[in-house]
Amino acid sequence: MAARLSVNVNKVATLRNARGGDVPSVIAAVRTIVAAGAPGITIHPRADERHIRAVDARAIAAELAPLREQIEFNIEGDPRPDLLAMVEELRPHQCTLVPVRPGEITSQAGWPTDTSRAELGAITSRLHGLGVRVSLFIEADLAAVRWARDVGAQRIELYTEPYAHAFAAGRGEAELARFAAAAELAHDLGLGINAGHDLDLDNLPLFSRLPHLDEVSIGHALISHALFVGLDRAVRDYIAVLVE
Ligand SMILES: CC(=O)[C@@H](O)[C@H](O)COP(=O)(O)O
Ligand SMILES: NCC(=O)COP(=O)(O)O
Repeated sequence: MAARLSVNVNKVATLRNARGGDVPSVIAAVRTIVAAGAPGITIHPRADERHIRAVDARAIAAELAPLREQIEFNIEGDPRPDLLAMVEELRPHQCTLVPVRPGEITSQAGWPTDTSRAELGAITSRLHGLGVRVSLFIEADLAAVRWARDVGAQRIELYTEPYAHAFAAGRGEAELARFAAAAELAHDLGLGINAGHDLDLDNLPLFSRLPHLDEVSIGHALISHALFVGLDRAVRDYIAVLVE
């Protein structure tokens, strides 16, 4: 079964915030993305609200509520109090817990495996108890997969910047094999498998061959592509790769 596409709309909010008004509208973008056939929407609201704001998260949740059986909502972020409160209030299908380093331009690593299993496990258990699937953003290595299982996650999200970098350097097949080993272990341990960061139309065809891949979340490259071909076409271009 083809992996599901979850479109990250952070960068629509980045452009909107550049002028301080409501153009482009994040909700109009969500509507276009859903109408184009994407089965998921992702946001990563950061503490500094550089792009997605709490008001956006609420508006997206309200927009997707009538479509809950067809469209998945995924909220990504570090387990800071306001983000956990947002997840508790909005009850998305999935919360992807991501380590965030102060001042980072974007995500740059998965959870270190020396992160407290007890502390993150308690958060994971609470969110799962609310009916929210929890995914943990990790490196594609076996120790990280085992750590995610020990924490109690239902899914992992493989951090794919290393794959994107390797692909650009002509080493995509070798790197995909490393990711595939992590995916096979995760599958054997009963974990679902998501992936994201720096995936694009060039490197996604090869990556989509990853075994047991449930979902890819893609934002920066897709929204950038949309600047040239339009958002509807951009979404359809990415879906076409996943169903090949
Ligand atoms: C976890 C991940 O890779 C994305 O959610 C990324 O962090 C997007 O954040 P920015 O849109 O702020 O780069
Ligand atoms: N989890 C990855 C994501 O949501 C989007 O990452 P990117 O495609 O903007 O790099």
